Amino acid sequence: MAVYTSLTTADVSDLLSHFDLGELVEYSPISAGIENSNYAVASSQGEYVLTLFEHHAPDEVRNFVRLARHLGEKDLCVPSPVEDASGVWLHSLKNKPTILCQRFAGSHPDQLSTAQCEAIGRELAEFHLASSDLPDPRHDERGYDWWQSIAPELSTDLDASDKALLTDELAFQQAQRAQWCQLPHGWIHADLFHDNALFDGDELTAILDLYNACEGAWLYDLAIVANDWCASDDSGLGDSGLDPKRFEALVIGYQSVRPLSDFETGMWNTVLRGAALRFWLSRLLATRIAAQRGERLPASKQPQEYRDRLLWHRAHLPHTHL
Ligand SMILES: Nc1ncnc2c1ncn2[C@@H]1O[C@H](COP(=O)(O)OP(=O)(O)OP(=O)(O)O)[C@@H](O)[C@H]1O
Ligand SMILES: N[C@@H](CCO)C(=O)O
Repeated sequence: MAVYTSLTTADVSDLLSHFDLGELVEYSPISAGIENSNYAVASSQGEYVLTLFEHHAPDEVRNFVRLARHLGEKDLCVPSPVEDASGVWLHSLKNKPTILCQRFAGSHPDQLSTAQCEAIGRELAEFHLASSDLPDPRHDERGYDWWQSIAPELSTDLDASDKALLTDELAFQQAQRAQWCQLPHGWIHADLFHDNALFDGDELTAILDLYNACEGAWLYDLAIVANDWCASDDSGLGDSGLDPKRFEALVIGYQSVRPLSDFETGMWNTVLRGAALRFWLSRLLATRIAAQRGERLPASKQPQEYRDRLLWHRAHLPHTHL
């Protein structure tokens, strides 16, 4: 949907000239993604993705790359920047931090299968364990404190029933907070939607977009994945809940690497609700920002989907049998 910063052939060629990657063959904007500007870049020696960070300062980018390198060393398929001929990977275009990463094969899954859900569950658990020895995870800027602080501002865009829902859910999450903080935690991806993964058939080829990675409860990360990958509304039936088969496959995949404790399974409903609340709020904010620019979020990123999923979780008992 968005490439916010336009680059010319001269901009891309200039950047490429620092690298030992041959000549620029072609480049094209990647429309997927709503946070950064991405370009597919082909050189005479390979295919790359140029990412220009729209909102992150160079130090934040260094922090993401620290995580990506750490995970890459443990054989996870995550994009890590290529170094130029002088060993520099962090560049700047149009005064914005810019990196060039290897382009992974594969495509975003369309009709999600149980096998893909199981694969992403396994990989997420690998992500949690592999990052557990990397110190100083970044603070979650879209975490509990943000929910509480942004809600009054965003609620002016809501009708009375949604306002009441938001107030009630925030009070519920506040009451659950002490328990939530007891959950096993560490680095989390925090945005592992299916448009941030690449597959070749049922084989996972990459996890992308580590640019929200931060400290959080591991179960919360799994809940973020569940709310997107297991959403039943892609059947077109208008149901905003979770598909039990895909949910089961996701949890089986995750538990094959890191079994959940009884305490965690007891927290499922709270955490699924929190994960739905988080993206309801962030999509409300994104809707407001898009409106200020005279734009509209794509149908797949509308806040109502996450409001409805929150309502569904509030009406359904947790999946404690898993
Ligand atoms: N290393 C890569 N290999 C292959 N494709 C990539 C790579 N990096 C990015 N892409 C493509 O670019 C798209 C946008 O990238 P990314 O998700 O990082 O952008 P974003 O603006 O941060 O997105 P979001 O809105 O999800 O936060 C991806 O969905 C993917 O199609
Ligand atoms: N994955 C997010 C957008 C990027 O953070 C969403 O679908 O709302």
